[in-house]
Amino acid sequence: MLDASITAGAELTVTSVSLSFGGHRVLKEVSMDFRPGQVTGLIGPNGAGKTSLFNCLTGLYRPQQGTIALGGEPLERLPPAQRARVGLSRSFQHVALCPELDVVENVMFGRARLGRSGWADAFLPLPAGRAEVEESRAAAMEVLRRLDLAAYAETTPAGLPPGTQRLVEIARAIVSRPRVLLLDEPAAGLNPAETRQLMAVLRGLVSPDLMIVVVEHDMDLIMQLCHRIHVLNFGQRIATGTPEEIRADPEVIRVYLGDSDD
Ligand SMILES: Nc1ncnc2c1ncn2[C@@H]1O[C@H](COP(=O)(O)OP(=O)(O)OP(=O)(O)O)[C@@H](O)[C@H]1O
Repeated sequence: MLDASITAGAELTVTSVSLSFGGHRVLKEVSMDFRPGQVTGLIGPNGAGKTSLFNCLTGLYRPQQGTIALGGEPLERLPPAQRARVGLSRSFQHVALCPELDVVENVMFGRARLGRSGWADAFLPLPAGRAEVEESRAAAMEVLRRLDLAAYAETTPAGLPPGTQRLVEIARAIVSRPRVLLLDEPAAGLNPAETRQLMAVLRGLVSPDLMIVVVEHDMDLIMQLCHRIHVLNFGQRIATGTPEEIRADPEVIRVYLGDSDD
């Protein structure tokens, strides 16, 4: 009881979540937690339900059963935009930058959830809107400098290497100072040097106020980066542990890790 009260208020908790499409059960009574100050990996074979769980966290999917709570507050009733407002931020499996906007504008877009006056005001000659845009630009530039991307601020993303585009997406995801950063296959399509750079950036983001959750098939990245790992298989959580514990888990080796050594 005492332990629970110490950590209550900080974690993202998933309790007995089930999700079905038609008769197809995609998540089966999944329970797990994500802790501030940690990078948590979510791994498992293709189709295990990792992205579906992300979608339940962000509100894109509504589970038929179970609860999801951030800092003890249930999220079920909040639509995706409001979940962003309470501090959930995500990047997608495929690069999702706007090609018409330059890099700094793409990152500014990540501040939309904090906006008071809305994007339309930015195009109107209203002082409040202009001040907010300037504030957003300054915040975006600060994040770009932090990730060593300031040199690309005025360029459009299309010409940038995949690794740099991915870092811009991460800049956009963190500019709103989220409490939870959900990354869906951040290393997909990156070469080994870009993956190393990504790992260094993610390590640099670890802080007591932030939970980072990574879905990824690159086991080197997962094992080197994560403090804890949850493993899904056929919609069920089959293991939770440190990288060492997960590497040694016979069930995880059988259903997932064994394949990657072939
Ligand atoms: N909107 C949907 N409608 C119907 N079925 C869906 C939907 N979204 C996901 N599924 C199904 O849910 C199952 C889990 O898919 P999901 O994408 O969550 O797995 P995953 O673990 O992220 O896989 P991968 O590693 O290949 O990305 C799959 O069988 C998929 O077809």
